[in-house]
Amino acid sequence: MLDRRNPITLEEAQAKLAALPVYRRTEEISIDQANHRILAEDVHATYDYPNFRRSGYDGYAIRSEDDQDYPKIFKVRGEIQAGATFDGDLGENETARIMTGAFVPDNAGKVIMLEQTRAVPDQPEQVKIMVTGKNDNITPAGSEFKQGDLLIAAGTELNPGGLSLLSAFGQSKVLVYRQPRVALITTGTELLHQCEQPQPGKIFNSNGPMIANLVKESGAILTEEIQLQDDYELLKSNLKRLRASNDVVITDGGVSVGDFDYLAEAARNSDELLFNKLKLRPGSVTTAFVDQNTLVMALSGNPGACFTGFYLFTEPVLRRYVDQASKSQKVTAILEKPYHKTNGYDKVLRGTYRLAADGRYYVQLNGSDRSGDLGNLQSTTCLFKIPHSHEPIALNAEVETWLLPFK
Ligand SMILES: Nc1nc2c(c(=O)[nH]1)N[C@H]1C(S)=C(S)[C@@H](COP(=O)(O)OP(=O)(O)OC[C@H]3O[C@@H](n4cnc5c(N)ncnc54)[C@H](O)[C@@H]3O)O[C@H]1N2
Ligand code: MOO
Repeated sequence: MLDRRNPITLEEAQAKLAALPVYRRTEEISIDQANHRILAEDVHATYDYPNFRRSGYDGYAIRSEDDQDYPKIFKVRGEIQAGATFDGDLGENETARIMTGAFVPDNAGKVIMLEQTRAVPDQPEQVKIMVTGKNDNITPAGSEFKQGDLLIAAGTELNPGGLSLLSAFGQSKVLVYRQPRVALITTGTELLHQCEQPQPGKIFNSNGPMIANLVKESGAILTEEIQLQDDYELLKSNLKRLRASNDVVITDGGVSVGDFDYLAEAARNSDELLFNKLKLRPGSVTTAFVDQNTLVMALSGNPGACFTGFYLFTEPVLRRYVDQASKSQKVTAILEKPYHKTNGYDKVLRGTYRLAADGRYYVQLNGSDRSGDLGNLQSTTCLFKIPHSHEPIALNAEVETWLLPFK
C-alpha cells in the first residue's frame, strides 16, 4: 500500500522539535569531570577575592609613612613566605621581606621591589632601600570579587578557565544538566560491520560511526549502538527496550516507502507522529515521532541526507536537554558559484564557506549535492539552503547558511 504523507517545511519541522517538551534533569558532579558540561545554577563568590591583601612582587613591605628620604636603611623584622601570615605591626623604618602572593602586614602600605634594594654588608637584619616606585604593589582584598558576586551564570558551558575560577573558591562540585542519553539503531539487511568481508549487494555501515560521533560531539551520551536487519518485530522490540532507558532513540534508514522500510511503519503506529515527510531535499523522508515520552529521530539512510538531517533536526534537540541552543551558527551568505538545478522542494546542500575581508560570508557547493554521496562529508563546513523555485537561483544570491560546529 502506498503511504500518503503530509509534507511540511524544514522550518515547520524544526519548530515542532523546538516545541517538544523535554525533561531537564540535573546532577552534582566533581569539578574534574565538568569540562564542557552546562552549569544548571548561578555560582556566586562565597567570599571576597582575594581574601587577604596580597603582594604583587618579591621585595620588602613598608609603612606608607616611611616611604621617603631614600636611600635609607630599614630593619628587617622577618620574612613572609606565600602561604604564611604576619603577626603584629611594622614599626618606624621597619620592613618585612615578602614574596609574591604573600600576605601583606596590616599596617604596611607598600611593597618595594627587590630590585630597588641592596643588602647591607655584615648586617643581615638590615636592608637598604634605594628608591621607591609609584605603585604600592599590593592587591587589595576583595578587589576582584565581593562576596555574593556572580562568578558564572547558569547555562554556561564550563571550560578550563571557568573551572579554574570555581576552583579558586574551593569549589569541588558543580550542579550541571544531565547529558541526554541517546541510543542508535542503524537498519538495513545490506549493512556490513567494518570487521566483515565485502559481499555483493552489501555495503559497510558508514552512517553508524558518523551518527555515533555526532551524538558525542553534541554533548550527549551514546548508551548503545546496534545494527539491525530489516525485520519489523526485531525493530519493534529494540525500540521498546531502548525507549525505556534513553531520552532519544536515533534510527537510520528504512523510513521511505520501500517494502522493508519498517521505521515508517513504527512512526505511523506511534503515540505522536511529528512528521514523516519534509518539503526538503535531501532528507525528504526524515521522520520524527514520540513513543512513551521518548523521541525517535528517524534519519534517512542516504549518507548525505543522514548528515544533513542530524545537523538540522537532531543536534538542536539534543542541546535542548542541557538548555543550550544549536552550535550551528546561522548566517546569511553569498552564493559565489553558480548552482543551476531547480526543485519543487527547498534544498539544503553541503557546502564550504569563507569569511571575506568585506565581513560577509561566501558559500559554494562542496562537490556533490547527491543524497547518496558521502565523499564530501569530511570537508563540508556548512549547509546552505536553495529555496524551492522553477528558476535557477541567481549567482550572488543571499542564502541561509548554517556554519557547522566542527571541533
Ligand atoms: N519510491 C520511492 N522511493 C524512494 C523515495 C520515495 O519518495 N519514493 N525516497 C527516496 C529518498 S529521497 C531517500 S532519501 C531514500 C530514503 O530511504 P531510507 O531513509 O528509507 O533509507 P534506506 O532505504 O534504508 O537506504 C537508502 C540508501 O542509504 C543506504 N544506507 C542505509 N543505511 C546506511 C548506513 N548505515 N550506512 C551507509 N549507507 C546506508 C542504503 O543502502 C540505500 O542506498 O529513499 C528513496 N527512495
Ligand atoms: O530525501 Mo532523499 O532527498 O534523496 O535524501
